[in-house]
Amino acid sequence: MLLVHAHPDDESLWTGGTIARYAASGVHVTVVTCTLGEEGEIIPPALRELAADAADQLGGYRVAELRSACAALGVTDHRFLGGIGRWRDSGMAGVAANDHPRAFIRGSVDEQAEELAAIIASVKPQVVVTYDENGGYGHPDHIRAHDITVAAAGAVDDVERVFYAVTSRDATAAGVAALADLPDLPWRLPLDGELPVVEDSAITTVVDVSDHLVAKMRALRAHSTQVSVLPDGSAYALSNGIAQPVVQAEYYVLARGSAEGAEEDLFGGLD
Ligand SMILES: CC(=O)N[C@H]1[C@@H](O[C@@H]2[C@H](O)[C@H](O)[C@@H](O)[C@H](O)[C@H]2O)O[C@H](CO)[C@@H](O)[C@@H]1O
Ligand SMILES: [Zn+2]
Repeated sequence: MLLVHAHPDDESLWTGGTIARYAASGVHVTVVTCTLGEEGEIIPPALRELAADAADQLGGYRVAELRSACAALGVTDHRFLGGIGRWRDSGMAGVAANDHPRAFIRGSVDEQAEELAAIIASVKPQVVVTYDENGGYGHPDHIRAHDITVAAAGAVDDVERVFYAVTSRDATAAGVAALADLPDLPWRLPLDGELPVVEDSAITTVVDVSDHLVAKMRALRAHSTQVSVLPDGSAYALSNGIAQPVVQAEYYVLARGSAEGAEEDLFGGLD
């Protein structure tokens, strides 16, 4: 399988349990990351001077975080799209970094899709995973990752399935309700509708990752500039300080390929 993610941390946040599960079962997992995450906010105060508006060294630092996260998940094949540093984190929609000359979203969609198609043609994955057309939550780099993945996977016949990683409304609601019972939660609870979710009726594939949450939490802890994790691994928060639940499954929408056998396994029903 090959997964296309926008920033270092997304592979663990969106698909960390899935990666750990399939890597542990012997599947060859390739993770492609499109930027170095240079424009990220920084949680640990001691690292704040690495930020883009200071030393501008966060990208290099997040490369090391990503290497550690990949080790925790069992990923041995990681690629940066276009080579390390080729495209820069564009920042959230509307910020000045969107106009940086190397911003991912300012790059050529065709060039980026060709770069990705070359990796897909070389790796020959049966299954490709990325975000939905809204990038999961509207981040411009995530939307661009979706766009180039759909284009690149469409250009390579060997790809049997394309999935979008999504978050389940029902699982998120149940998880947030459980967070409300946790004592001394160091973050605020999300407001209704604040976390990006999709209706469960749209979800085609539910991958049970309950046996791989230790690896997923280890990977999230590796991304310490971006993610804080409770000591017991029951919740985490990004730099926005909004508590997010750790759920027992990861959710996907089949965008292309046979749905037969795909209810609980990205490879279900495939040879
Ligand atoms: C999960 C993800 O895609 N993170 C991105 C995102 O980071 C968020 C952003 O800084 C937002 O302003 C914060 O409120 C939120 O807490 C962050 O997770 O965008 C960053 C800039 O493009 C990117 O580096 C980070 O990986
Ligand atoms: Zn991201």
